[in-house]
Amino acid sequence: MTRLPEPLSLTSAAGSGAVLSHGAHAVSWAPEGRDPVLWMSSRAHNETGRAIRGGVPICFPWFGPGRTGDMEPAHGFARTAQWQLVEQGQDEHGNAFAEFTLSPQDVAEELRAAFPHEFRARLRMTVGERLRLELTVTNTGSETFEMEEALHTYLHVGDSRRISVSGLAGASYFDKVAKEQRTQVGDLTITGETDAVFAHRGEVRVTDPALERVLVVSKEGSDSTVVWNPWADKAVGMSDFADDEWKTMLCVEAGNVMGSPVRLAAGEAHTIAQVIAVQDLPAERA
Ligand SMILES: O=P(O)(O)OC[C@H]1O[C@@H](O)[C@H](O)[C@@H](O)[C@@H]1O
Repeated sequence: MTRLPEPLSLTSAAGSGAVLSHGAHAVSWAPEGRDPVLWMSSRAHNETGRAIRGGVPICFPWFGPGRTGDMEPAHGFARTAQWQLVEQGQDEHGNAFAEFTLSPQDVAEELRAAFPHEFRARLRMTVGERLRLELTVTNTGSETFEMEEALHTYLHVGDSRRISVSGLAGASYFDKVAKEQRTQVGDLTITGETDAVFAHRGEVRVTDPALERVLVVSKEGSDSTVVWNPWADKAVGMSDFADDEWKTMLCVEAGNVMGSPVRLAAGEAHTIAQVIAVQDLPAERA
């Protein structure tokens, strides 16, 4: 394993960020004059072949251990593969962007065996006042396949114990901690280990009184929203996570996972996107 090169900087007048070809992994983003929005572990690995704890890992073509429950590596091979940078520049709105692609040839043969399909994945990161991440997967083979995918976004929050997450009320979710199906009542707060896969299509708002801001997370082409915070005990057990860093992060992931995989016939393409914006905390919540 070798150390990863410096990420590619994406700078626009309204915001800036950075992305690695390793995993087409967004490692930072903030609108101009704002605190960082993406969280990065102080102990994140920085080597080829290893997943990075923070930013936005791309989970593909399976999520977690996959739908069979035994697939490796966790969250698929895309996040540890070397993607190809195909384009970078400024769009018509003055935002900076970079685009990467991944094909089976970019993936080590032993990892690819679990997903023996022809595909082309394209990740476009657009940076400005908002962050937009767009993943398009095309079935370039001759047979239909099913895949899972997620934009596994780590958000930086002031204190995870004080945030509230709105937009999920009434959604059915699989609680991966309790291992049971539940329905969300009201806003979500973090009071212990949280690992939940919601059947959910809309927007999520993370209200953060400590940083006096609201993170608005919207998405397209996604039937699952995953919310994850490991809390104290699990954080201690992870070598790439400092013991108390669970207090400053929350994952809000846009995906198509578990009971909602994407089925692609030969020649078909599917796009999932996540967009993040920052707003000031409304005065009554401060
Ligand atoms: O440690 P990893 O493989 O990056 O995964 C982190 C977490 O990612 C979340 O998306 C999963 O729902 C959790 O179950 C998992 O623990």
